[in-house]
Amino acid sequence: MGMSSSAATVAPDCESLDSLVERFGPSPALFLDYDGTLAPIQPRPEQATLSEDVRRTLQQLAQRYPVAIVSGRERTDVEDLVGLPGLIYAGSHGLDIAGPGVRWDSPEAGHLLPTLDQAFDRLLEDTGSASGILIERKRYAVAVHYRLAAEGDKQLAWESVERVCQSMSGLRLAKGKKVWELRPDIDWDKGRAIEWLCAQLRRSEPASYLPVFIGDDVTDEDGFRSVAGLGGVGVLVADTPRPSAATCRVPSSAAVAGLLEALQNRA
Ligand SMILES: O=P(O)(O)OC[C@H]1O[C@H](O[C@H]2O[C@H](CO)[C@@H](O)[C@H](O)[C@H]2O)[C@H](O)[C@@H](O)[C@@H]1O
Repeated sequence: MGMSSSAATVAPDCESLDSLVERFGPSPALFLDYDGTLAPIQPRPEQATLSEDVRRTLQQLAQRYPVAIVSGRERTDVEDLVGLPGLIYAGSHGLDIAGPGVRWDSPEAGHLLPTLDQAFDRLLEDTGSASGILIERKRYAVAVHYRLAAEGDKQLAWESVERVCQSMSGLRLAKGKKVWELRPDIDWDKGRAIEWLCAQLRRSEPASYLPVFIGDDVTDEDGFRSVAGLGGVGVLVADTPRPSAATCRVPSSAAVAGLLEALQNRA
């Protein structure tokens, strides 16, 4: 079972939003996580809607810079939640990408669709009696949410996740915010998706963009490592300092909204 690893040094607090915006340079390419970054965390996945203010800012920014939403959600789900045509959407942690002039649908992950179907059925069967456990079937992952579960139900669900993961080849376990996910065990993640998108941008646009990735979760560390490797900026969203490969930290999705607005308002 593979797991995302995290970096060792604590991400320093970001200076003022305006000076952070300056670090983005004249031509940033924006890679934005959704849950916990653009929208605050909610008790249930479907409650994490985007505010009209953030939607308007994203729409304006997309007229000036490339904007990609890079999410663990199913691509069509996050597309519906953001509701803006003209953006790039990378769903299932980057295994499924679509946007103007770009398309990536991992063939390796495609081969694992029957395995994911089976994993979903087994998890549903195993956890049927557990209350507060939500099983989310995404195109290229099955997520087991335990945010609303009591300790005993959480334990039952965890045992099932471990059992299913160990007994099925081709899947790996990843952990997120109050969620366990079974994903295709292939060498692809948000970081690889960002690198792939940067290569597509370089091919189709003469300008050289500085990649900026903003995210809040363990799986976003792959994205921070990628943008660091590309000379870009990673912004961690976390209410307390923690080890991260990000360049710096802002405290909340409200601060992200302010940061995007400051970027849009700069001359
Ligand atoms: O990569 P992201 O865009 O951040 O997506 C990560 C996961 O987000 C969702 O779950 C998380 O947010 C929910 C709503 O706030 C919350 O209820 C849950 O506890 C969080 O884990 C989404 O449902 C998952 O599919 C994504 O992988």
